[in-house]
Amino acid sequence: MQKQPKKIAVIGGGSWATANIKMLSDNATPKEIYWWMRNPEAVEHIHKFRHNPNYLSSVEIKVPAENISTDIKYIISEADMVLLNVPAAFLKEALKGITPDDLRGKKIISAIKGIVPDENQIIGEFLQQHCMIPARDIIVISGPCHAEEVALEKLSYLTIASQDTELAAEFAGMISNRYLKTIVSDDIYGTEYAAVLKNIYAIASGICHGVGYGDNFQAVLISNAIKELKNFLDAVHPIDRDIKESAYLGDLLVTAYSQFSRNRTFGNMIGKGYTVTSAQLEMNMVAEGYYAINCLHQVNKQHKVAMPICDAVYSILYQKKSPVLEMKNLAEKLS
Ligand SMILES: NC(=O)C1=CN([C@@H]2O[C@H](COP(=O)(O)OP(=O)(O)OC[C@H]3O[C@@H](n4cnc5c(N)ncnc54)[C@H](OP(=O)(O)O)[C@@H]3O)[C@@H](O)[C@H]2O)C=CC1
Ligand SMILES: O=C(CO)COP(=O)(O)O
Repeated sequence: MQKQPKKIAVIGGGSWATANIKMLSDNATPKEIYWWMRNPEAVEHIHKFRHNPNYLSSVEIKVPAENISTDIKYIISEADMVLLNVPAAFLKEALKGITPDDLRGKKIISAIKGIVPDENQIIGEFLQQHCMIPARDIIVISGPCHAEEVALEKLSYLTIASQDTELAAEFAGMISNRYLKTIVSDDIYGTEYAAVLKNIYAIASGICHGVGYGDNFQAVLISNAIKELKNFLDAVHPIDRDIKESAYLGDLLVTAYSQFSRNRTFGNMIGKGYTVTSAQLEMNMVAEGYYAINCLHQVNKQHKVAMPICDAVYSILYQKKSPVLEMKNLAEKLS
């Protein structure tokens, strides 16, 4: 008997959601794609012109107009697989009105690199505890991949992680394409936490640049960041992992160095003296690391891992400490 094409719903209307729509559309496996976003004007624009007006507007949207809607319940009800792609800070708001029954039996994929505020949980934990999704039905997408380069069809790699590696491989087969390679992993916790932390380190990298440090210092900062990241992952989820793999080191490098990084851009503005609010207003996009460091600060109270770089970012963003002085103090602790 011929297999029915999978139905996949993408939840979120930003750059990465738009890139995910493109990657799924450019993959040859037959599938039906559905798309939810909160902004009705954007939906109307896509219906008429087949481009997202606000993010990656060069990308042609090939999803049928009737499958794109602001009605999240409808979009989720149509799908076998739900790909979440709203910044973690707004996930609860986006899923308001969605019950565990609405998600029952569906595979849930998170392309989010953040922690849910108040809960202080990575997305996999949140889905299990609040949405009653069994761990084996959860997939995480991560790796060094900027939406802007997907739009340009530049060769990129994503790590697809799940406890059920057959499921991860099935999803990898639905998204890989001529410019997108995939790597399957079973390290769902390590993959998620690495993605959260690299955003914080990219903010640190941007702050250092903003206050005037150069490439020499940056290299030392990022070398120390990967050690800090490894120590944290080993404390939270100790398994035998190679920290040099692209889901860990690769994602840290792209975010800390790329011109496209939201987190680095935000950090650079903070280093140059912008307030948090003015930096956020200046950017049309969301720097996840700003929300994540507050949550991580709480999470690490249990684990007590020495994290001087994260501590410096927390002090600057949440205790209004001087970026110049905090980075000077941090520099004394790096090796
Ligand atoms: N961009 C990238 O290259 C990558 C991003 N990611 C991750 O993807 C996730 C989404 O990020 P990304 O697509 O970059 O986001 P963008 O910065 O491109 O877009 C922001 C998104 O957040 C929504 N949003 C902003 N404010 C609110 C609010 N108050 N309430 C609800 N929604 C809001 C916006 O909706 P609206 O337009 O309606 O305001 C928009 O959909 C993040 O976790 C990020 O870390 C992961 C890999 C790569
Ligand atoms: O996660 C990302 C790329 O892998 C996107 O985050 P940044 O935009 O901060 O780099």
